[in-house]
Amino acid sequence: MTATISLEHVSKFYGDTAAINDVSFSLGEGELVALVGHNGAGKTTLIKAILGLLRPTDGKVRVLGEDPVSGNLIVRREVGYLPESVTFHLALTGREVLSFYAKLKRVPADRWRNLFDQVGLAQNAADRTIRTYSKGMRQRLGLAQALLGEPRLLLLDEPTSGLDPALRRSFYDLILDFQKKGTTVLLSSHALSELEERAERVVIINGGNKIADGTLDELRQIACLPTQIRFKPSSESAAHSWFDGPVRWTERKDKFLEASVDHSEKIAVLSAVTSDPAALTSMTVIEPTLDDVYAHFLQRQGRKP
Ligand SMILES: Nc1ncnc2c1ncn2[C@@H]1O[C@H](COP(=O)(O)OP(=O)(O)OP(=O)(O)O)[C@@H](O)[C@H]1O
Repeated sequence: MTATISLEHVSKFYGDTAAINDVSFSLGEGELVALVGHNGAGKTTLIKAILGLLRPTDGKVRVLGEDPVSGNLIVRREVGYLPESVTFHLALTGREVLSFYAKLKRVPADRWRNLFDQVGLAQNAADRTIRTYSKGMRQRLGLAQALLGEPRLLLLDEPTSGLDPALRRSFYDLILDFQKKGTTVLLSSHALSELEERAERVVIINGGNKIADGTLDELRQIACLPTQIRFKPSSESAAHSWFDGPVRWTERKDKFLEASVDHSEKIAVLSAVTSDPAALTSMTVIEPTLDDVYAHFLQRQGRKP
């Protein structure tokens, strides 16, 4: 099956500066992948190469099997793009904006009505000018524009920056609905905690290079970051017996015992701790977060997280 996006050894140089350097990855139908990297890492350049807005210096980009710069431009109608800091003409109404983009994409102009509902914009906002829209409304309109024509590929550059937590949640709910219907989503963001539960896969770039690519669990294993296990024994005598074993337990406040356990030992330690449920009153398992994993890969590259 043709990958929705395929990049093979793609580089883009500006003079001597490599904005992206020998990057390869592909995304299949219905995948939701997070593109993560510091400011200037090369995320926007990658997205522009996928959109066909710039021609790579080297390498091959394919979107739905076509070269986005010189291939069959019909595939552009299958792609939705929400740029970072989306802006629209302030004197236009929401309806005019969506009708304009609908024409560009050759989508029936009346589709805007459904989209207003889908992105949670009140119908009466359709005839108000963008000037009167809040930041959240503008962002929702941006998403509606990206969703015109039910795209097979959605490219979202920092889509939730500046939105409050409730808006962020509804934004992701909508994106996940499209993903379930088979839309491939590539989402660039600095908000790692909100990507953690939503992205199936994470691609980390640094200084234009791809430095990691995998599910969060795969990246945790590659990084060999320990899991924190914390539990409270039900009695003093139960607590003492743990200090004689192979795991280095440390006593924390409120009589909790805590240890950092390697991925390979985690299941065995958890089985031992839970073998007698009456011997514990409480237990917590803390896996490394995407923040921890990201910091690890950056450090490996010699960059401060
Ligand atoms: N048109 C350009 N001319 C020269 N250098 C550029 C150009 N576009 C990008 N760069 C450089 O390429 C590198 C990658 O930039 P890019 O905008 O892709 O990063 P980014 O990861 O999207 O950053 P941010 O998170 O700040 O948006 C940076 O060093 C940037 O200065």
